[in-house]
Amino acid sequence: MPIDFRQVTKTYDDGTAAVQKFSLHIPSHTATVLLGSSGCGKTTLLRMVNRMVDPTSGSVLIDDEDVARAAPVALRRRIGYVMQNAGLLPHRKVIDNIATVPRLNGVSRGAAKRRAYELMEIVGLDYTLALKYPGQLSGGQQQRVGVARALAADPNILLMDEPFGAVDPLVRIELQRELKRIQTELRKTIIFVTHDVDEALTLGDQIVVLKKGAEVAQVGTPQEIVENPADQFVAQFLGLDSQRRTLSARPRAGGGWFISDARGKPLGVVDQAPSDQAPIDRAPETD
Ligand SMILES: Nc1ncnc2c1ncn2[C@@H]1O[C@H](COP(=O)(O)OP(=O)(O)OP(=O)(O)O)[C@@H](O)[C@H]1O
Repeated sequence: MPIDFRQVTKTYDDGTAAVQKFSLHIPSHTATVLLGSSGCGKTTLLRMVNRMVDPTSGSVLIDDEDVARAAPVALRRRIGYVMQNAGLLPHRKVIDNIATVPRLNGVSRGAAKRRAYELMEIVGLDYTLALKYPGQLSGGQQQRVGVARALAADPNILLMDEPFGAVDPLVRIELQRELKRIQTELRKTIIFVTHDVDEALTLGDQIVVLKKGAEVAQVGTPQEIVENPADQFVAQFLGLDSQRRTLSARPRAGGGWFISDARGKPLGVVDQAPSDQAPIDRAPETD
């Protein structure tokens, strides 16, 4: 289901102009990442899709239908939403958290549980966690439950608001990898909010770099943005102007290679040795 923002503006009651005349087409079955600094309006944009926030002017369309005409509760039940702190119900077991929306949609208890177990498998959660409470899980496991819950009603659209922001870097990379795998299989229309450049480059089919007021600085594929940043703002935000965005690889004891960035920040593990085992450039020199 494609999503279109048309000249959308949001001014909050206190006068904050969070979003000003924002327009964007989000194609079906792809992942679009909204990338920008804190306060630039990313969450506001995301929440306008499921009517947790209504625009002051302009419209948001899903499949050419203005969401303003949809009943908010029904709309939210057919759109998956994952937030930073998973947003799980603390007094309900993992399995019941995942089954919440199907149950609200009238699916029988048995069928909802079966579906919840299927989803645990899809997101890589061990079944033994099903009867635990969210507080008994690690941050990464909680986020997996959050993703499973968002997928439970088989929505076409998945909204993800900094879903991996609160977990440690290695778990974050693992969750990103899982999400990529899930997306290859399920092909949802995803809008993913982050301020992390590497995360955006890893997950986005389309990246939207935003300035304050949700002003679009650039829209493009990861490659287009890295190779041809629209201006100094984008280059700076991506860290392309100060140094070459260099990745380095070193062999890993158990096989495979660790990849890290120029500052030594680990990015992930790959199976194949990089061709010359030397630093890999992700972008051309900009100076
Ligand atoms: N309910 C609200 N009332 C008033 N101002 C708000 C409200 N929600 C957000 N804002 C303001 O709107 C602007 C955009 O906020 P928003 O949360 O959309 O940004 P963001 O890019 O998602 O930021 P972050 O990454 O910090 O979550 C900010 O200046 C914020 O303070």
